[in-house]
Amino acid sequence: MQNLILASSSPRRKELLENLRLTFEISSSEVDESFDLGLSPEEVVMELANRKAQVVFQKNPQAFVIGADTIVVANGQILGKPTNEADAIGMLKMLSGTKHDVYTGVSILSETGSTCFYEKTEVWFWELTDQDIRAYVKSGESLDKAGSYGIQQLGSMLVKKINGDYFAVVGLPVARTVRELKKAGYQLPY
Ligand SMILES: Cc1cn([C@H]2C[C@H](O)[C@@H](COP(=O)(O)OP(=O)(O)OP(=O)(O)O)O2)c(=O)[nH]c1=O
Repeated sequence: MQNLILASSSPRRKELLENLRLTFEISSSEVDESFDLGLSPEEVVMELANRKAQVVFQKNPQAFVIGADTIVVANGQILGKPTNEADAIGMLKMLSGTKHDVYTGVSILSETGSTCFYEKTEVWFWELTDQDIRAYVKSGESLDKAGSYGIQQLGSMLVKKINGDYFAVVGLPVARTVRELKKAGYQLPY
């Protein structure tokens, strides 16, 4: 019996993987999410995804382990999760009325094959007033999300259009993940 583990504490990633009707466990451990400033955004998300997956794979070497990481890049600046409400307001001001890129890296580790990839999605925001931004941050949605917004809930009101995989913005590019799992030797139930 193949064992699949999602190495994540993100409720969004859990929900996205559940949509695929796969049987899996959740296991997450604290990992150091600091990174070398010389790395490109794609290198950062793949490195962090891999770090998250490695911690769980070391304890479960027979399993297929998925780790993921999401960041936002605006004006060449990498935005992770905000440290507080003021930080969130600053990030949303930066994203207002303009385009940014969301990078999600995924690492799949297993005995039969390991792989790491990323998806880049372009996201355009409407012009936001200070009042829009303050109200959004007050909703509480910002604090645990890269770039201080979640496209899937109230944050959907901020978004004008996207180019790329919507699910990668939410935290896991599901279609590509399932294809890569299959390539790594995981037997899908369908
Ligand atoms: C841009 C964006 C990010 N996010 C979330 C996805 C990720 O959960 C989070 C980015 O932080 P991550 O460090 O990628 O993930 P995490 O700390 O939530 O979970 P873990 O490391 O245990 O897997 O931001 C959204 O939910 N919606 C969005 O539109």
